[in-house]
Amino acid sequence: MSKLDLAVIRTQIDEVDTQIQALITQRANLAKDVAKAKYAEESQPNFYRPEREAEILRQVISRNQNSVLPNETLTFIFQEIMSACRAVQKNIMVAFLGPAGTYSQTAVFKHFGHAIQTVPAQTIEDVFREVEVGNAEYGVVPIENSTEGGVNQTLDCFVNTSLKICGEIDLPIHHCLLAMTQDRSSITRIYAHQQSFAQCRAWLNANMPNVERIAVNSNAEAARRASNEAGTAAIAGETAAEIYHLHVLSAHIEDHVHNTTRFVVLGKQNTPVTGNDKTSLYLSLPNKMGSLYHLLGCFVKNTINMSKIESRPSRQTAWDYVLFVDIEGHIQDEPVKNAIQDLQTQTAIVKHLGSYPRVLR
Ligand SMILES: C=C(O[C@@H]1C=C(C(=O)O)C=C[C@H]1O)C(=O)O
Repeated sequence: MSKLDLAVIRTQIDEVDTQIQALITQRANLAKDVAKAKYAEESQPNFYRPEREAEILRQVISRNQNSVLPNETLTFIFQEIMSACRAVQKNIMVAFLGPAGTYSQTAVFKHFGHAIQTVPAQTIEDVFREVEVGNAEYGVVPIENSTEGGVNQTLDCFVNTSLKICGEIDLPIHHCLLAMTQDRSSITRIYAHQQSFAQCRAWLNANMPNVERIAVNSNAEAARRASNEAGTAAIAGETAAEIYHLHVLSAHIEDHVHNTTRFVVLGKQNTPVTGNDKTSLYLSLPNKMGSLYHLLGCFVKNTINMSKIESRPSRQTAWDYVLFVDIEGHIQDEPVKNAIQDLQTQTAIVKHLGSYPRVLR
């Protein structure tokens, strides 16, 4: 390519940038108008509308035919544009399991973009609490991992909360072994969240068999400790390595290549139907013959697909269980409504944890 061509192309890029900038500004002004329209409808409107954001992202993907950019790239760009436009309406606060550098924080930015205020919490319980008391409008918590299954701390918090799930986030998780030293043989202790230890169990048994493993509240907390104590390492992500100035001794130490964590967004609002939704339920299972069979029958009868079922001790009586179930559809869809009515005749407790747009996979 000649010098002249390069200059011409750069001039064209400048022209395109001018248009993009004008359009983004126009979009932000429209978002301001949306805010006025929302105030005209109600005195305390919700500025974050997951159903609308999901619709916009689905449109972005359906328009993305024969483009040089992958869906994930365009989704990321539009998520940031929406984030900036949302912030013109209101700077929303989102709680997550901190400190800075956790996978939860990465999930928050993936879903809400960067034009938000983050509220780091010390434990998953604290994330629920921050949203319940109003220190944050939304919270993001891990709910299940593709290698390790349900995140019990989160599931147990759903029993007593009035918060609703209003969105879900999928995040591929790649763990690293981080330390101040570059000499792996000098490590005598490893800090990590218990979920991360479980996701790297085979690698640790093979590569660091006699090293003490200490579970801490979060991966970023593990990284923080490893940056203060000689002879220690942490399991965390690359973001934590940057924040805490640690060396990556080994990367991709998770036992399964497709290791993914699913997070949910907690809030106080009910999310309207998008036509491609998921519903999460909490059910008690009476200890009698055939109760699980009849419970599942309520979904089969109404042709509802179940995407997840998880059982946890009820914590009321020994050997008494509760179930966490995810089904396809929205609570306002007729088949889901009917299934819930049927369930109410079978089980003592049917708690609706939320209906929300399904994440694009
Ligand atoms: C503009 C709105 O407010 C927020 C911002 C959105 C956007 O930038 O497109 C979409 C949904 C809301 O989270 C809206 O409700 O339409």
